[in-house]
Amino acid sequence: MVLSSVLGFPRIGAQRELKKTTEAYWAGKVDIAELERVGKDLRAQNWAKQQAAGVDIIPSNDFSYYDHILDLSLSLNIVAERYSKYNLSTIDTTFAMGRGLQREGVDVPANEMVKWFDSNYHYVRPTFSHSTAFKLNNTKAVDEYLEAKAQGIETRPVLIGPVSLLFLGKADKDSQDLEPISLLEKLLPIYADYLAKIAAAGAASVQIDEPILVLDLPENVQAAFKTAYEFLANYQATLPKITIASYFGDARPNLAAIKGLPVAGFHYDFVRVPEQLEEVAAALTPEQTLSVGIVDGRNVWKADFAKALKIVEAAKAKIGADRVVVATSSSLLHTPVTLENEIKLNPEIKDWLSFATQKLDEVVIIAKAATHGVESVAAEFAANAASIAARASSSITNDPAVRQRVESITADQIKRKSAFATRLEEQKKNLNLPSFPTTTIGSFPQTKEIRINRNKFTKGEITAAEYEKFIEQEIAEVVKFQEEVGLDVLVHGEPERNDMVQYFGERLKGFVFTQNGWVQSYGSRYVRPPIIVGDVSRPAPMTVKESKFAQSLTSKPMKGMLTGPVTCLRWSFPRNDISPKQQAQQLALALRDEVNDLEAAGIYVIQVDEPAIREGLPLRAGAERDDYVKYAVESFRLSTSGVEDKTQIHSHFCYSDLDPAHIKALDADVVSIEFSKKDDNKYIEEFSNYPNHIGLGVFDIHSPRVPSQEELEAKIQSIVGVYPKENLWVNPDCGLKTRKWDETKKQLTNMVNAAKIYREKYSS
Ligand SMILES: CN1c2c(nc(N)[nH]c2=O)NC[C@@H]1CNc1ccc(C(=O)N[C@@H](CCC(=O)N[C@@H](CCC(=O)N[C@@H](CCC(=O)O)C(=O)O)C(=O)O)C(=O)O)cc1
Ligand SMILES: N[C@@H](CCS)C(=O)O
Ligand SMILES: [Zn+2]
Repeated sequence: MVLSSVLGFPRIGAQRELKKTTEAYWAGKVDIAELERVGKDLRAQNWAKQQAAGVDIIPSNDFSYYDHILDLSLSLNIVAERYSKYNLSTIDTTFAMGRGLQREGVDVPANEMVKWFDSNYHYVRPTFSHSTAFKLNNTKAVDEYLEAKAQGIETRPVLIGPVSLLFLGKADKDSQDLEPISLLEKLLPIYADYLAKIAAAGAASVQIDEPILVLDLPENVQAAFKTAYEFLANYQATLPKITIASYFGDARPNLAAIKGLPVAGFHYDFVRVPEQLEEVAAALTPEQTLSVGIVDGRNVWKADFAKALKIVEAAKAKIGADRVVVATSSSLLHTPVTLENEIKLNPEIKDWLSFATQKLDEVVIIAKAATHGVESVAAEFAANAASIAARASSSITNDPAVRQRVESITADQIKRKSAFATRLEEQKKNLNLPSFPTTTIGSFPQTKEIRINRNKFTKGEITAAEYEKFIEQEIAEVVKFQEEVGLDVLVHGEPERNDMVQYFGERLKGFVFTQNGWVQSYGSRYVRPPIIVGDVSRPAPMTVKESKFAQSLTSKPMKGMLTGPVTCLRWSFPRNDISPKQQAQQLALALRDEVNDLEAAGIYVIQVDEPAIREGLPLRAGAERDDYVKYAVESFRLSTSGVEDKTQIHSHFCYSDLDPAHIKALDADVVSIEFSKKDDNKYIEEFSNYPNHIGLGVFDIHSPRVPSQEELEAKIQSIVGVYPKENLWVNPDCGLKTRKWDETKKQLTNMVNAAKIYREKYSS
């Protein structure tokens, strides 16, 4: 019998219950008991849903109030003294580590937050030091397993594996010489003890995620798998059966490191890499199971049942039905909860889609077909084949004019008119900026009032004219504040935007968007990625009106603000019927028209944000990665190279260490980079000979914490020690949309004053 399995389910709730209650808790509007009640309710609903769908292997411990990697850090006491010293509750320590905490008697910044592989999910990076003393602080996985059991549902707890946990972490400030993987032997007894407790609670098996198996790993990390899993196999107490799960890529290059490990089975991602079946199956011992990840945990398209079943049948033929499991390719955390409430989607397109709840049925149907034959699910297979065929032949997907324009892209279109030195001179004359110029990354606080007004407009409760007037007032306030505080290059604040990608998706042909398709990005922040269904083009200017209005209010330069082609692609659900490169080129051409229109409207500083360019980088070095870098860079340049030399092109990156070579290849006049949480200046040293200008983020916008002016001066001081001061801009790490106004005002005042000190210091 072929079982069905799910690697993780979204925890946010179909109505974003988790966000609403968490934020209410932070605001002191609900207590911990209410937050925990909502958490428990969500877990119960998710388990019941999966049981009702007929899923055989249902996960537990996939729930988290903030981030599941952070939860494991807390369970294993990977908590720096700067947090533990306050003796906060587990949940408050979690939030302090996730988002920083500043209140009477407490002042601690957040831990670093980084991208989860190539997804738009962010995890809080475990930080290890010489003084890290592993111990079991809590038994979250046991508690949640027992909670499901009390509901009458047997689950398989999920944990991040010990090797991935260490490798994905970093050495803390005070222990820079520490290689986290060297702590494996200290970690394992505690990890094993945790597993023993899970077994003692009655769990027969666990899913241990080792997603780093799809990365290029140094030899000592490869060797760590043997050390870890042999230790667990020989542990003195009984442990649950272990399935090691890898996802988001090709595990074959690390197969030698896990072949023959004493575990019950492995899970691999066959949506991404179907061709790994032969080798991963051959690497199994005769008893080990193979979990075939065949329903996409990262996209919203219906699985092609016939295609999926072929892979499952091939696995069965190799190792026998009883050792094969049909699974989601990864956790479903990265997909929206359900299609059920999407009443506005064009029914033709809706029929092509599948969100987390619908994917449960897909896994069950494919497993049933593999167990009892296709006849047992003939109607489901026929309906699936019909919708796959309908999508393939639909006119919605193909626009000949767009295809033709992409075909005609020339080399001249991806090159600015002059080299940077010439452009710089023109821009100096045009913009007349001081040294250490200050700016922000674009968004200002998205207040409740803004969201309520947008909501009213969407529902037709206020007219377009009323909404526009409201937005103009917001822009005017943001401009006034920036003038008062003394910023040099102003922004309009993006009040008209719900999200930096969704906003563009809603204005471009070829996209559809959902009413409720939320996906967790980090903590309580969610996104509603638009879905690319067809060829992309720009029916009309998207941002010109707001930027032009903002410029009319000030004599300082106003920065136009666009989201770049690769970021629009990465933060949407992309098509899987044409290549990412084609989609990026289509987007780039649409944005090129927008950039040119902004310039024609008198906007001479234009920022094209590409924060997602790093996350799109294929996880392993090689031809695929080289190809990506080439088309990603060319797409950015295609969108920005149509302007005159006097127009200054900015770009912005956050959440990632983008390879300096790739940043340089973009040839933007100014790039702003997230920097405030970097512990050292190694990264920017690589830019010391780079002629184009860089703005380094001097404070963390994810945290409500206000850094003092002195702290910001010290940050600038450390930067000018290694980076040419003539080329330095001063700005926050990213946009301020998640902040409150009072925090923003204090943060920016301190930032501008700190920059002014340096401007004066080096004025002669
Ligand atoms: C910069 N980042 C982004 C990423 N991905 C994106 N797609 N966008 C990004 O900006 N990835 C990396 C980073 C970090 N990630 C994020 C992600 C999300 C946020 C964020 O602030 N999200 C908001 C939701 C934004 C949004 O779409 N808002 C809508 C809907 C607002 C809403 O809830 N309306 C209410 C009604 C009004 C009310 O009563 O409040 C409703 O519908 O019920 C809008 O503004 O119109 C979030 O709140 O999670 C930040 C960084
Ligand atoms: N312009 C955007 C960039 C976020 S990455 C903002 O300021 O929110
Ligand atoms: Zn950013």
